[in-house]
Amino acid sequence: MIRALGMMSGTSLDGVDAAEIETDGITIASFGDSRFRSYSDNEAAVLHGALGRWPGEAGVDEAAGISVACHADLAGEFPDVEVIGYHGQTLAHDPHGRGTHQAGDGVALAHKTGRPVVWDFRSEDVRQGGEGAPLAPFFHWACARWAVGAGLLPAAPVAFLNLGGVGNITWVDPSCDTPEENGACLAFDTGPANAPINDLMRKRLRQSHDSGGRLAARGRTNQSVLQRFLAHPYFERPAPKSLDRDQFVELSAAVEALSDADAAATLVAALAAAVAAGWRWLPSAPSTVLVCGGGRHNESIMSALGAQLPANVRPVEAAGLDGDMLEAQAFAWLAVRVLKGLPCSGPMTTGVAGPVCGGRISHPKRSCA
Ligand SMILES: Nc1ncnc2c1ncn2[C@@H]1O[C@H](COP(=O)(O)OP(=O)(O)OP(=O)(O)O)[C@@H](O)[C@H]1O
Ligand SMILES: CC(=O)N[C@H]1[C@@H]2OC[C@@H](O2)[C@@H](O)[C@@H]1O[C@H](C)C(=O)O
Repeated sequence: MIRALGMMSGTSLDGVDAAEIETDGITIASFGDSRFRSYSDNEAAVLHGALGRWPGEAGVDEAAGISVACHADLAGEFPDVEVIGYHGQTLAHDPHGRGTHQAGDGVALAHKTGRPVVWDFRSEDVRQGGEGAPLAPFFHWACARWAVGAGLLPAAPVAFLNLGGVGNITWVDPSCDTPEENGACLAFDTGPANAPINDLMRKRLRQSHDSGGRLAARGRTNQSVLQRFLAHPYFERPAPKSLDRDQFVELSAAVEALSDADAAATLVAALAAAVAAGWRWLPSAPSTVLVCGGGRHNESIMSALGAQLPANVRPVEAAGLDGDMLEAQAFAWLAVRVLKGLPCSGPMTTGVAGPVCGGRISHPKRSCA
C-alpha cells in the first residue's frame, strides 16, 4: 500500500482540496487527513483572468505560479505521504481542438515538496482521442467497492454525481472486478453546476456562492430560459462527453434580465434539468444517486434533483464517503495507478479508444553530498 496525497483545485475556483489515502491503486485501504486552502481574492482574480487561456498566453505563468505556491503550502501539512497527485488548475478545455490546459508545474512542485509528483493527468487521454475528462470515474468504482465491502451500499449499480463548477456523473457497477472492464463504468459531464451560480453571486452580490441555496429558494424558475438552455446540442450528444467551465455562457447571459432570486433559481433548475437530460445515457437506472462536491450543500439544488430524478438522491456521506474531498482523494488514487502503470480512463469514461494510463511523474532534485 502507498500513502498518497491528492490535490484538486476545481472549476469553481474556490481553492485547493488536499486529501490523503492509502491504496495500491485498486483497493482503498484507508482514508486519511484532509485540508482545504481557499484562494485569496487576489489569487482568485488572477485565476479568473486567465480562464480560457492556453500555455504561453498572458497571465498563464502567473496562474501556474499561484497554483504551485498554494499546493506546496498545503503539501507541507502532510509530511508522511510518499507521492503527490497534483491536478493543476484547469484554465481551458477543448479536447477535440486545442487540447486541455491545467495550469501548474509538477516539476517545480516536486522540487518544493521533496516528494515525487504525478501530474498532467489529462493530456495523454486527449492525445489518444479521448475527452480527457472526467477522470474521477475509475475512483468512483473504487469507492463503490469500498462502500459495498463496508456494508454501506448494496452490490448494485449506483451513480455518483459530482457538483463542482461543472457537474459530472458516473454510473458504476461495483460487481465488476476492474474499472476498465466493459460494463464497469459510464461517465460524462452533465452540464454547468456551481460555476454560473458563483459567477452570478460574485457579480451581483459580491458573495462567493449562494450559501445553502437560500437566494435560489426565494426565486422562481424562468421557464423560457430553461427551455432554451435544454435545446443546447450538448444534451443530444451521447456519453462520454466533457465540458469546459464556461461552455454555457449563454445561460449566464440569459438570466441577466432576471431578479437575483429568479436568476439563482433558474440556474439551479438548469443544473438539475441537465442531469435529468443525461439520464438516458446511463446503462441502467440506478436506484441511488450519491451526490458529492460543494453543490450538495446547496439545499435548493438537492431538492431540485430529488424532484427531477427517478432515484433516491443522497449526499455521498450516506455511503460513508467524504463529499468535499472525493476529488482530491481521486487524484491520490490515480497518482498511485500512474506509478503502477494502471489505466486511469477508458472508452466508457472519456471515449478514448482503449484504456489509458497517462500522467507524468516528476521526482525531486537530488542534492549531491
Ligand atoms: N454551503 C454551501 N452552500 C451552497 N453552495 C456551496 C456551499 N459550499 C460549497 N458550495 C458550492 O460548491 C462549490 C465548491 O464545490 P467543489 O469544491 O466541489 O468544486 P470544485 O472542486 O471547484 O469543482 P470541480 O468538480 O468542477 O472540479 C463552491 O464554489 C460553491 O459554489
Ligand atoms: C477539464 C476539467 O478540469 N474538468 C473537470 C471539471 O470539473 C467537473 C467536471 O468538469 C470534470 O470533468 C472534471 O473534474 C473531475 C475531477 C474529473 O475529472 O472527474
